[in-house]
Amino acid sequence: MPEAVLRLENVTVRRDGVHLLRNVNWVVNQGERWVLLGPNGAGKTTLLQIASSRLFPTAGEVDLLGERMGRVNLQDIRYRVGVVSPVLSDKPPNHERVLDAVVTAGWSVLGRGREEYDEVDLKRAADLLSQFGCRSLSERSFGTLSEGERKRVQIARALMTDPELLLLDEPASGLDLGAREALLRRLTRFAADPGAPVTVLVSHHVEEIPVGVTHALLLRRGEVLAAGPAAEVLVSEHLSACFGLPLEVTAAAGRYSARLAAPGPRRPSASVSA
Ligand SMILES: Nc1ncnc2c1ncn2[C@@H]1O[C@H](COP(=O)(O)OP(=O)(O)OP(=O)(O)O)[C@@H](O)[C@H]1O
Repeated sequence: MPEAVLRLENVTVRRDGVHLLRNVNWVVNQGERWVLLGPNGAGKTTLLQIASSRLFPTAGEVDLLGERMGRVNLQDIRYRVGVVSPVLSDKPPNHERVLDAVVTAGWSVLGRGREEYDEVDLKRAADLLSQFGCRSLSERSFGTLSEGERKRVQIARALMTDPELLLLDEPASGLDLGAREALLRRLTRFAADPGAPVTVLVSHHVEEIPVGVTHALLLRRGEVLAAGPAAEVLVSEHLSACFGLPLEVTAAAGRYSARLAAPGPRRPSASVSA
């Protein structure tokens, strides 16, 4: 049986009488690359908060990296999860040198102080920047980077501690076409690396799913609508139900696209006899 990295059993989150998540069951195993899709307000960020051990469910059980939430000190598992999210992770300061923005993750700090880093750490940070096509930016300050470059540097930072689970919250949002494709190309290579951690990527758009995603979970109004192998879940029927409109989903060479389904042929109107 594959080893579960994350297991949610009947997880419910309620706030002020509102269900943010309702009876969510989800198992993420070693070696898998997941995409989590759903419309605005579906509960994706709430689910990521649970997966990153930042939120405790109102009901249900969560096992993260082999530990039952509620029975362990969350600080002990939190550093084993890498998070890139505008909501859940902090942005490096604008004046921070890019190499420092990555290497400081080893000390869980933002903004390099007087701490000394080993050569091995500096080399790891430089290698991660290379992996995400940002090596030449090492000496720049973070605030001078384009949005696409910042996203890639933040992923390198999240990987610095060698996490066992990587959570990417809408990494391609706000990027222009070129920056999106550059990011997806890097994520595709990353997905193909057997040494890369288990990944969960959140998105609103199937066009932002990198090649190599193995599984998909669709959320709607806090409930799981479909979950399983990507090719079975990312289909017109499920995505139409998830987003509440008729969609035509196509897949080509591992990439997906969706558009509004063409209306069916009009039925001839009944002839009216006088
Ligand atoms: N404290 C709260 N009390 C009541 N409702 C809340 C609270 N926090 C979040 N919500 C609601 O829960 C729902 C799920 O929020 P969440 O941020 O998880 O959705 P999401 O899928 O990440 O949305 P988006 O794609 O817009 O970022 C939203 O409708 C939100 O308004």
